[in-house]
Amino acid sequence: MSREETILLDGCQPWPHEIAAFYRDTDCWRGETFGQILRDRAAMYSENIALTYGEEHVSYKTLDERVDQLAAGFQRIGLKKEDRVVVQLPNTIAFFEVCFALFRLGVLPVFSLPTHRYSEIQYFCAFSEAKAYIMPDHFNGYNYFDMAREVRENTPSLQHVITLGESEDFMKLADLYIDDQYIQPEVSPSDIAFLQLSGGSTGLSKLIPRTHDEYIYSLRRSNEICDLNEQSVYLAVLPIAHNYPLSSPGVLGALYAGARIVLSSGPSPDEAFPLIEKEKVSITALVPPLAIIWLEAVKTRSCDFSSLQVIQVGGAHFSSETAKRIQPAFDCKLQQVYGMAEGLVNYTRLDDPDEIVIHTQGRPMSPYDEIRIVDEEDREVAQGEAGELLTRGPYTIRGYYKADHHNAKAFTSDGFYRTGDLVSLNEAGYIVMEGRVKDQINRGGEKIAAEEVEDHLIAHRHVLDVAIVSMPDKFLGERSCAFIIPFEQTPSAAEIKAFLQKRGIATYKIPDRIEIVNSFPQTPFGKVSKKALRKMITEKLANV
Ligand SMILES: O=C(O)c1cccc(O)c1O
Repeated sequence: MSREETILLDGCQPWPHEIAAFYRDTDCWRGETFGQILRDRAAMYSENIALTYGEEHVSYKTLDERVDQLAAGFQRIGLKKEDRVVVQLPNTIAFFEVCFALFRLGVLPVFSLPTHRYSEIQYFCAFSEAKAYIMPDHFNGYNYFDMAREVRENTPSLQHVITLGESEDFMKLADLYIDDQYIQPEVSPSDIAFLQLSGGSTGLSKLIPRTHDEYIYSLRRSNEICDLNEQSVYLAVLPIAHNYPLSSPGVLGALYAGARIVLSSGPSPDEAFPLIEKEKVSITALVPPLAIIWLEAVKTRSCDFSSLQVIQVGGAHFSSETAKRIQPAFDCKLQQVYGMAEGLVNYTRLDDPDEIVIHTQGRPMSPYDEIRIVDEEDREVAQGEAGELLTRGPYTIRGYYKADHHNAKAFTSDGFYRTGDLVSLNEAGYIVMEGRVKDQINRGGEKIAAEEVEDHLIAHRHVLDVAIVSMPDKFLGERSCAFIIPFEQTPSAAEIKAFLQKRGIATYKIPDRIEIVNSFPQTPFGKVSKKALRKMITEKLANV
């Protein structure tokens, strides 16, 4: 038996000892922690601005101090090392204060997105046995209070519900900043720093444990590749709890570099374009549908984009037709980013020729990333052929949190993660996205696990059976289509959508289209053929 690293948190797959030693020897893992990094940056960059949100500017030094105040408050209410806290915050300064205060206490944020609703939040709280849940009061027209009350009632582990806003029912985040000493526990670089969410394919999102050591390595490498440094200004328009704007290099990469982060509460050109001009933004990250919106908007706006050096596009397949338009429209570089919250991130390089940047999804960021492209029997395919991407490396997890059964399928016996993505490699070793083998819909970067939504729909009394597949869409790349075999009565699309809304699932997961059928096409093994269903809907759409 190989010796293993001691990781304290139950339910996490430890790194094999020899492999951890190798990543340390190769200087991938440098023994840093998030709590300490902010301390160091505050010493180095002191009065430099770390965060800008509207008219508010927070220096590195102030951020560091506010984090300590909040850590003291969190400790006072009883949060301690290895506790879990579900954090559902939009792009705000509080997001950073909360995360770093938790990091300093060794408490693990569980990152959820502002669009998540009761079904997701209650599950994250229950599954992680969270002690606290931190949420906005309202955001994008949604009031979180009713949901939070229901979550609190149904989740025995939850001791505190904390809100950004004003409320009599809940603890106010603002009251937790206290000028007090607190006892800083020993937080080790090999400890789990937080739990990130998977896009998922079977059932509800899996939780992804990431250690300080490996995540910080991914930030450092990302910064080198994206040329992020203390002069950079990173504009965050996507929800920053998502792995891509969080870490590729994202807001955490920006803090690591001593750069400035400009927060936009939304991604629309109306909000983002004036910020680019005013704050002299040098780099930002988009998903493909947003890139299309920005390309349209830029035609009619006269904004000064001269500070902009790089636009990253990732999260879903980016068509080369659209990719071509970025550089001429914004007079800056395009960088394609193909990554996953489980680890591996691929980038096109800033000095790559147009041909590569427009037609590929980049190559692994680390020389220590290992990739294999395999057929259904796990045999490596010939160069240039499509197969499933398997990967392991210095920042790719070895297992999901508390998921032994699923882990046995999602990882090979020698520790490769099965990405579920179908890719090929070009001669230069760059990845080209070809499709997907996992049962997931990628709706403009928002990943939907078909099974999760099917499980909700099957609960409808007029649904006998259901299968959800992707259908092509010019704007989002893919949308979701639910094929339903009705029971007794045929439910209308509006009824189905209202039903799902009421069950409290995130709106992006609600099927865009409902197709009523008498039976499903089957594979030779008698399973539902989703391939045939995708073909059916694709052809139907093409004929309209
Ligand atoms: O999850 C993703 O889609 C993703 C995309 C780009 C970069 C990342 O880090 C990601 O996690």
